Amino acid sequence: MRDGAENAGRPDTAAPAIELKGISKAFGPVQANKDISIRVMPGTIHGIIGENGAGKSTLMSILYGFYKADAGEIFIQGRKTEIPDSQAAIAAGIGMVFQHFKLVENFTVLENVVLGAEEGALLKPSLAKARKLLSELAAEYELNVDPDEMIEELSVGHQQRVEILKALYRQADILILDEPTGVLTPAEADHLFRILNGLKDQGKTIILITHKLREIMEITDTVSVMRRGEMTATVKTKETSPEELAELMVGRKVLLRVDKKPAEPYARVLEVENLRIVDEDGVERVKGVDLHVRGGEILGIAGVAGNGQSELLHVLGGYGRAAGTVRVNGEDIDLTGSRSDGQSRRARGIAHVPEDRHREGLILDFFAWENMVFGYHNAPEYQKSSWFMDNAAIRRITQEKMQRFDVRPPNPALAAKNFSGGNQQKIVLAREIERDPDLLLVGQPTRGVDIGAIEFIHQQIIALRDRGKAILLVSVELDEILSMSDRIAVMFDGRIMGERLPAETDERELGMLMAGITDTGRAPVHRPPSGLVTGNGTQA
Ligand SMILES: Nc1ncnc2c1ncn2[C@@H]1O[C@H](COP(=O)(O)OP(=O)(O)OP(=O)(O)O)[C@@H](O)[C@H]1O
Repeated sequence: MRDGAENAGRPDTAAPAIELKGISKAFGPVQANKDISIRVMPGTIHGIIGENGAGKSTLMSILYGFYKADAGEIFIQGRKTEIPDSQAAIAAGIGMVFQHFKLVENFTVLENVVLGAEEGALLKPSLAKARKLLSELAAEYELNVDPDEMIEELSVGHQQRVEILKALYRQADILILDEPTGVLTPAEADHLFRILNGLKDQGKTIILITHKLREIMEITDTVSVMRRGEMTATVKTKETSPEELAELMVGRKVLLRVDKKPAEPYARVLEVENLRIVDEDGVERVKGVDLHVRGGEILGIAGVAGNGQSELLHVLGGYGRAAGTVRVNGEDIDLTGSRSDGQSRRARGIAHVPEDRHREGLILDFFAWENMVFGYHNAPEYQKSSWFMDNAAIRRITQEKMQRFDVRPPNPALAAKNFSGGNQQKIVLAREIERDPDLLLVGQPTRGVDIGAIEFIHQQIIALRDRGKAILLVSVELDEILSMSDRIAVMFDGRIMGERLPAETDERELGMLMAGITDTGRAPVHRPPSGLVTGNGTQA
């Protein structure tokens, strides 16, 4: 193992902020961490990368006291430290920002930051003192949030700032962030990186888990690579390249760009006319969208999260109601009646990979094989007779699909919640793509997915296109939109701002459209009209 964790300007003799020695952890037959040793120097940003299921989250969970290691030792600032629970981690100066935030939605920012801090016996100030401390921290690290705002009112990026503030309030010197940019817009991600650099300048130590090599190259000092439970390399970021890291991670060369031939589109499979969607609060989210997707092409929808793309995908996938016209293969789709549900859409040849795999893609407590039949219960290969499902066949077919999509471990009898995030995503993709649908609706297909799997998923989507199927791709990743799409539509404030061909546009132009700026000026933001059918079917 190459070890290059020294920080420029700091003596090599300084004790590592964190040192793990020989950490191992098994879950039944799965050896999630095998004899892992790593040193992270103070005042550095240390990246951890690795394929889905490589064991990154497990290692961080051990460091944060969520799991107990089967073997190994932890040293914090040179001192051997036992971390039996997260209170002990906090007391040792470790803070963690999870992928799925742990905030109380109907509490204010201030309440969330203070909540539980007293248990750590660190601080027990009055609320007024806490407010003062919070605003000092916020000002020092560019973490502006209103202390009295409710969490549920905040954007995802701001909620993440609250998580960071919570850790700093508990006097964390070491901050672990698990895929922090997966849910952020590009501007929010830039802001987060400024914050992290500021923390580093103050001498804090940061561990960043991410699948995005661009982020690793941009912000880390050192990077460790995990592979199948082992730590296989630690390198200085300036001495490596994305290609080398990809190879270290996956064990083979990875194509970091999408390889595809020009599209050969034919008849329109999906036609959308004047689609309007009003949400449960009466806010119009989609404001008269017209679009079409032909067989044999990928239409990419670009946009900053929250501009109506999610609602559009949602309604097309059979969740919620809308006004307007949607035709698939020339036949109208019911947008208001009782047949507006996911299962009837699937019967019409529409497959749907939802953006949020936890809420809509999977039932986490159910086995992988049970998840594989959702929406497809009536498929003949799953039926034993008209009364009974053939569970043995479902398990066998699930295992085959898991192997084709390289789900690790390919065990149909494991509950969905026990797969790593990227492997959960692959289960949803395997279920939907393997049906060979006429129309694939796919939201954020590679969120949380490692680069080897991204290459595979992109190839599967393109193969579907090349079999003449229509694909509507929604992604907040501009790279993905530019490299996958045959046409790009940009959504802003519930409308399509413009359409471009990927070869004739770039990130800058798309970015302007995503901000609502066209050649003719800034788009007006309209108020919702009344009398529309809402997302839950009531009148707005
Ligand atoms: N509670 C659990 N029970 C059983 N197996 C588990 C549990 N938690 C993790 N695993 C398994 O341990 C292995 C490592 O998972 P981990 O979540 O640490 O991977 P990861 O590198 O963080 O992956 P990703 O990039 O997909 O988030 C995987 O095979 C996973 O299925």
